[in-house]
Amino acid sequence: MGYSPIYQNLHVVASSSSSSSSSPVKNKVLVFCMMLSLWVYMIYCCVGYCSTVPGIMLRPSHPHHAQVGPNRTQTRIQSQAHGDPDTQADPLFGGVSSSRDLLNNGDDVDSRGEDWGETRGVWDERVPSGRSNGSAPGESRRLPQAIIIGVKKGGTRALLEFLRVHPDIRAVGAEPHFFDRNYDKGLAWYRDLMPETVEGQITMEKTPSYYVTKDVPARIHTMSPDTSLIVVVRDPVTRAISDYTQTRSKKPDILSFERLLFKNRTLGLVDTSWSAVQIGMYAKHLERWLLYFPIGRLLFVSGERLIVDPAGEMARVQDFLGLRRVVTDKHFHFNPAKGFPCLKRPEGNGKPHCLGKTKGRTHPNIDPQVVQSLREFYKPFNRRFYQMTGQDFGWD
Ligand SMILES: Nc1ncnc2c1ncn2[C@@H]1O[C@H](COP(=O)(O)OS(=O)(=O)O)[C@@H](OP(=O)(O)O)[C@H]1O
Repeated sequence: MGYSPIYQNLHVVASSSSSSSSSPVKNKVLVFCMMLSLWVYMIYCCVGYCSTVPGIMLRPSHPHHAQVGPNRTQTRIQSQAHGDPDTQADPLFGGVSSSRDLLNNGDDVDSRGEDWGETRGVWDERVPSGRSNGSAPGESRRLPQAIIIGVKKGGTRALLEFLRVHPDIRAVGAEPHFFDRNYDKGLAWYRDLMPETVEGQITMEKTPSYYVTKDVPARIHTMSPDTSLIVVVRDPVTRAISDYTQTRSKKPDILSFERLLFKNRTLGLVDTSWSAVQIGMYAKHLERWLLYFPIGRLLFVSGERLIVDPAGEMARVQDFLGLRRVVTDKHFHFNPAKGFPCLKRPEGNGKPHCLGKTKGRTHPNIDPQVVQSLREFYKPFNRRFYQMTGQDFGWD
């Protein structure tokens, strides 16, 4: 049984009252003791110790890790000695400044797992995710062995929901933002957010801002260098417009895309401090990850292919995670009205389930010349990204 100060104090009070006569002074002492006990207990609860605190599991050992992904043998750790990649001179990135606004501003509706409630249980009605009062035998909460680290507006929610169909995956719905915003809460806090799993299942989460946040690669590496990292990437131009569309849906008064995009429109000078632009400089962010993880620890999923060939991309993801290919063509139904694949219900009952209205917003019309300038801006970054990943995403 866990330690309970109220139990201890009541025990003391009870034994003292039974062994003594009831003088007014003793009665006052008794009342004082009881009040004190109540206060101690309330403070105890306020700091979160009313329930048992789980121990920290720093290095989850999982059979999954014995087989996942290529290049598993060596983990290249190049520590801070290499310096901060953001501040190093780079001919391509030219000393990119810090982000003007959106990188970590928490404005993404998806942080709260908006679509989670709608999608949960579509195929997955076996094990409840999230907190539960009791654990079934063999179930426990584990730190994630695989994380979808980005990118914002890449298609991360769709990927997570597709993965949740797999019986060997359990994922937390909302974005925990542990490694960027909640790191001081500690790994025990993080682990407690995770759904319960049995041996052999993979625990996952997605927080798209991880990919672009400076301290995150080192922090995930400290948790486990064997973490499998998945990045959903999308044409950086459409991604930027999607990002802008999301912001505008919440702040309709913001400046136009064009006004935010250029430092100097006449010179065609793009403002790289605007996060909507900065996030799409994928190669720059990847360099930081490669200081801590070998390229084989990362899987790059095409956001475009996830829409036109979800089963194909899912096959790659399942292979990367060392899973059986359970999620296949038969799980998807393309909804022409939405323009997206949706998940069929188990046993074909009812309408296929599509993500909510925060996905697939109508993008504003942007002057084609402006779009072209942005496309030109991204070209060298894209080329470098294709080289680094060995994949041509066909954005140019
Ligand atoms: N199957 C399916 N259903 C709906 N939407 C889909 C799907 N697959 C990919 N997408 C694209 O996902 C884009 C949103 O990306 P994210 O989920 O990563 O956004 S967020 O960063 O979590 O807010 C979202 O971007 P927008 O179309 O710009 O809204 C979609 O294009």
